[in-house]
Amino acid sequence: MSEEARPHRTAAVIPAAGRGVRLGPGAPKALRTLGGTPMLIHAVRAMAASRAVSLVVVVAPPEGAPEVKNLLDEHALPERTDYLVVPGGETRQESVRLGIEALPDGITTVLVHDAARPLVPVDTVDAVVEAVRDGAPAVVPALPLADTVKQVEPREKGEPEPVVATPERALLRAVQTPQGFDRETLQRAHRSETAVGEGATDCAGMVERLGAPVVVVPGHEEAFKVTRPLDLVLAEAVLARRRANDGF
Ligand SMILES: Nc1ccn([C@@H]2O[C@H](COP(=O)(O)OP(=O)(O)OP(=O)(O)O)[C@@H](O)[C@H]2O)c(=O)n1
Ligand SMILES: C[C@](O)(CO)[C@H](O)COP(=O)(O)O
Repeated sequence: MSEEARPHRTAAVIPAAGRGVRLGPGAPKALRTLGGTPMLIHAVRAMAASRAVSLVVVVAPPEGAPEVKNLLDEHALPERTDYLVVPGGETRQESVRLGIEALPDGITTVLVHDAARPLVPVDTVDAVVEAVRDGAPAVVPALPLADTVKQVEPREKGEPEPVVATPERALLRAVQTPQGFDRETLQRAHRSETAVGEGATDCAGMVERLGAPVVVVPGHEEAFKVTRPLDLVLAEAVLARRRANDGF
């Protein structure tokens, strides 16, 4: 069956326009290397590893779009995967919206994946795609928590913060990416005044604000987000172990 005739066509939007302030000084986070290769390239390869994904839209730092385009040209992707590069915005939410706006007709399922989660395994990507194709409008991979979580009354930095509540840990999940969406639902969320704005730290949260259902599938420990310097140490270790095991 030709690509056009397929009932589902899946694209991945990769927001990669962040600075990486929490990681410390240096190049924009997505362009910092992991095992000698830019983190963004790992993330793009992780999406392209799924046979479902026919298009990857990379949302680049606004001034870095030509550099990102060159990087993608240098690092071969599977032949079945096309890519586009668009400049990003001030916030993750804005960058994702710009990526969605670049999607061509014919795409029915959209994954939104942080460039900062370079090591997500393909099985996790496929599980998300499958759940959307099975009819869920929004799907997030997530893991149970290891720590107990407290809700606090925020105070100035360094001041003790009063605890307001301890949510039941067994009911909580730490959410990862790629998050998968039926395209129409994701577009509606990004166009809705109710859903857009402060406080929604992921696209699934915006879909929740529309009142649409979001479901969880199992995430993976190696899909963690590289946010702080210690995460980079862990990512290097995971990559080194994979390379030793796979001989690549
Ligand atoms: N204006 C922005 C901000 C973030 N992102 C992307 O959103 C993902 C998750 O964001 P995060 O890990 O918070 O990255 P940064 O915003 O770069 O990190 P920091 O908050 O430490 O600056 C990253 O892949 C990041 O590049 C983006 O595309 N555009
Ligand atoms: C989308 C996300 O990775 C889900 O856990 C997370 O909310 C991104 O948060 P960030 O502060 O923009 O890194």
